[in-house]
Amino acid sequence: MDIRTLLLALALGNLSLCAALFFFEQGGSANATGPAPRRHLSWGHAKLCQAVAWTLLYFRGVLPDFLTIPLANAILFAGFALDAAALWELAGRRVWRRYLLPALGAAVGVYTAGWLLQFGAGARTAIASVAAGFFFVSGIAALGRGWRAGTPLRRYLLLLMLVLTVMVVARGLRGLTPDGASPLLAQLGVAALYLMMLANAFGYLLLVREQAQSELARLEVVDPLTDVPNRRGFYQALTPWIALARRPGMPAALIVMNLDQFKRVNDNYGHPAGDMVLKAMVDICKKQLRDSDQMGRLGGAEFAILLPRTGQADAVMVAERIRSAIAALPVKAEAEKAIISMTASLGVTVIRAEDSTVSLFKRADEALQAAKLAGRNRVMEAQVSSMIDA
Ligand SMILES: Nc1nc2c(ncn2[C@@H]2O[C@H](COP(=O)(O)OP(=O)(O)OP(=O)(O)O)[C@@H](O)[C@H]2O)c(=O)[nH]1
Repeated sequence: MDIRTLLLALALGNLSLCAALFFFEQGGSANATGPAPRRHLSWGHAKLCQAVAWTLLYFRGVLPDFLTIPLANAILFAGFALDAAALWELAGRRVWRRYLLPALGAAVGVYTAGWLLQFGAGARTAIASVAAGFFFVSGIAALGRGWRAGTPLRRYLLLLMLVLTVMVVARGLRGLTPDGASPLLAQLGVAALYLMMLANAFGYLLLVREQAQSELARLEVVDPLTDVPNRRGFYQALTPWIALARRPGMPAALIVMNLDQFKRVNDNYGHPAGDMVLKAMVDICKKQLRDSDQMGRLGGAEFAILLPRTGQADAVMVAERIRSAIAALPVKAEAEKAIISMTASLGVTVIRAEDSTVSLFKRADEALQAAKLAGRNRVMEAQVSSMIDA
């Protein structure tokens, strides 16, 4: 395949990706009630820039030089920089603007200066390939974040893009040698650019899908508001401790906690303030717990805390500490200009050898209900008459 055909393939490939993204976003906004998602903006703009740039490059010799040389390359650099930006955004980091924008300015400036100073085609190709290589490496760096925890897809894309970058830069730098770039090397370089377009397009889309799947899997077990395990996630954490309770010397305790009169917070200050209070309560509780303890949100204003290797007396002490911390630390709701005082009722029990999840929670819930009936803001032990008053 000759270079002009490859240029046309690059232009049309990027254009079709733009069209696919446009229709995808249209579908998203038609189904959604809110504004259209703008998640893939950098990536979409990257494809658009590259489609325009490759089209201009394809028409070299037909259109004026200033369009097909400096302008086409400036747009191409912007496209590559935006590709890297999209990968950084996918990695959850938006810092790319701080260095990609100055790098883009520098690349465009140097290339345009080279053209104005009438550098040869070899030197200009070298500048362009080094600039492209920089932006590719920057995208690769985004893929390499957290390499150890990275998925096979991430690692594969990183290695593939690394090889392709070396090919693109090698092709550009060979243009500086006295014998110039061989036609084969030039073709390989452009073919590498074509493969880079494919790797970037399918790689990005698969990475987005991979992220969405892992987020969905996370939301099955994590409460999105407070970021602690939800009922399902908490039960999963609890199961091995119920099994271990059958072995001697492996005690574990369960606290169930319900915020008192929480409905009033929503009624008086609104749902957002209620949400803020729920998050603050989790923070307060976590400060009273060990790293090995596990807190979960069972729903509404009800929480559960698993205390591994803890007997009844110690669990009651922890519950009491949590109760008094909540009562002592009112929550500041800036937007509502309010200070919201909260209390909580807690039921405590140890996990017994014969327990199932149902029998364990039944006992803990009974203790919690007893604490509510006794006037709230207190800790009650399951089936033990002692009670610690507030
Ligand atoms: N802000 C907010 N409120 C929630 C959420 N989930 C449930 N709620 C509200 O939490 C309240 C739970 O109230 P309950 O625990 O039943 O009762 P309470 O008002 O706390 O009273 P007692 O438990 O009897 O002390 C209800 O008004 C729910 O609408 C949430 O995610 N955010």
